[in-house]
Amino acid sequence: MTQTLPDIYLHDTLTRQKVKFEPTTPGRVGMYLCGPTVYSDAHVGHAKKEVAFDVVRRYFLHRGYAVRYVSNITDVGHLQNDSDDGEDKIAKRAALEQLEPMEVADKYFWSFVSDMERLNVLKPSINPRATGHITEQIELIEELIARGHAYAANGSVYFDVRSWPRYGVLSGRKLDDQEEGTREDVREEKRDPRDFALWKRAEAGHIMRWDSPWGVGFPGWHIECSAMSLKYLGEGFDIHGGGLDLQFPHHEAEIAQSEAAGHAFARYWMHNNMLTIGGEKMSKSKGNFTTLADLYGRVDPMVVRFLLISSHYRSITEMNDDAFVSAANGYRRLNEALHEVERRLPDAADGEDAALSRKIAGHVAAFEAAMSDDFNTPKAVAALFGLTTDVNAALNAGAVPNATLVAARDAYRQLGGDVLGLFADTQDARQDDTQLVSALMDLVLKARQNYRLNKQYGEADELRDTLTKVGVTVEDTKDGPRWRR
Ligand SMILES: Nc1ncnc2c1ncn2[C@@H]1O[C@H](COP(=O)(O)OP(=O)(O)OP(=O)(O)O)[C@@H](O)[C@H]1O
Ligand SMILES: [Zn+2]
Repeated sequence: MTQTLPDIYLHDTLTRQKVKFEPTTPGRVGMYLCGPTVYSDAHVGHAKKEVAFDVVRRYFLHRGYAVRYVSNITDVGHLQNDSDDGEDKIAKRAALEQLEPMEVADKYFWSFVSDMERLNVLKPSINPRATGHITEQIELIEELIARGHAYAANGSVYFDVRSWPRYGVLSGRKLDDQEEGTREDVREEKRDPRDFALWKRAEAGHIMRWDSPWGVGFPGWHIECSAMSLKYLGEGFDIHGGGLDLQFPHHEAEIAQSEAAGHAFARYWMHNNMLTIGGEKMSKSKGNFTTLADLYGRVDPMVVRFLLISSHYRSITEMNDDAFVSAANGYRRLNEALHEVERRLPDAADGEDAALSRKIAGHVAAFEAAMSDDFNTPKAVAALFGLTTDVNAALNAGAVPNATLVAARDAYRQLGGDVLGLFADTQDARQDDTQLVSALMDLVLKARQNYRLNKQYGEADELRDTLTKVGVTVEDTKDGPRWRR
């Protein structure tokens, strides 16, 4: 059955409206996501963002697009309180843990990778690091100075916001943002308090430092994302995303410095809302966070994922124990229905239950409509629950014919599995399954050998036929029975 799928619409933060997605290059989507500053363990707030954009990426893949997904790793330049002075977050942690800054970055990068893998988040196509792209950042800063949009002062370089009237276009901020935390000497260097650092002079003792046309220093936090997104996705790339908390100043600065340097920047902006606890944003700085590593000790990572997609990416997700309990129940319901469908499939009679197949197609269409409408995952999940109600009713009523079971299985696997990422097929799970299958097959073949030794050939053949039905072939060799799928 071919069905025409709806156009994809997304909420663009820049134009503040829902717009139809049109790729720069037909059939391809380029996405850039602001990734973590790797100085401590990932918390559930980070997971909300990662899962939100993972689902966006998966939906594009499902719709046949080739997706290049670039998510950076900030390993230098992100200063305390997101301001233009204070200690570098990585360097501060390095001193605390008595590690090299790069050791801190690597430690938390790898723990981030493993936390996200357990959440079934696909790995980025490119995971560029700020420290690996110093040259590109310096080039961009030189271009900004040449065009009169940046100036050097005392070995640091600042973006001149007054030279760029479009500054404020994303956040809509017009007011002077007096940076109260900024030290006097830094304020004096700036022509306008809103000017932000592109390059910072390294004070004595600052470990992470590079040579530049302005002396020894390190890049500001914002410039890395302009340099790396343009490098890997090109002019006027499709989608830039990140958390709502990054809209200002980080994304505002990215737009200003990229456009002022003469580049066409991201065409669509997407922002996820926050994960909260007791109504407050979960954050490292507030200390109200639960790390994923801790959470996984008591909640199945797939239930965490289910909780996160049960609210829209632009809505707030409040985390508490009740939310996990209901997420666990919901997830179990879908999982059990899928597994019952798959359990029944090998023995199902040929044929179709036309009425049920029609209902399944209706739920699939509802799912596609929801996802095409700004990636409305709660509605998409509701469509899977609708599917489950109908499928369970049919399964409870008796046998369901093969073609209809296949349609149900495909709906769960392709929509719940491939798009929402709910039925994890992670490396670990595959590994466990392989070991389990191998142990079970040893038992089955031993039982068959025993039948044969006892001349119970009927039973032995029955075992072999059952295996053939589920796609396992048994061959008797001089070294004993062998099996393959
Ligand atoms: N509570 C949250 N809910 C949703 N997204 C979040 C949350 N906290 C951080 N993020 C997102 O995760 C990404 C990485 O953020 P980053 O590593 O800068 O975290 P952070 O700002 O250092 O965290 P914190 O605010 O806890 O100190 C960003 O896109 C950010 O918007
Ligand atoms: Zn960024």
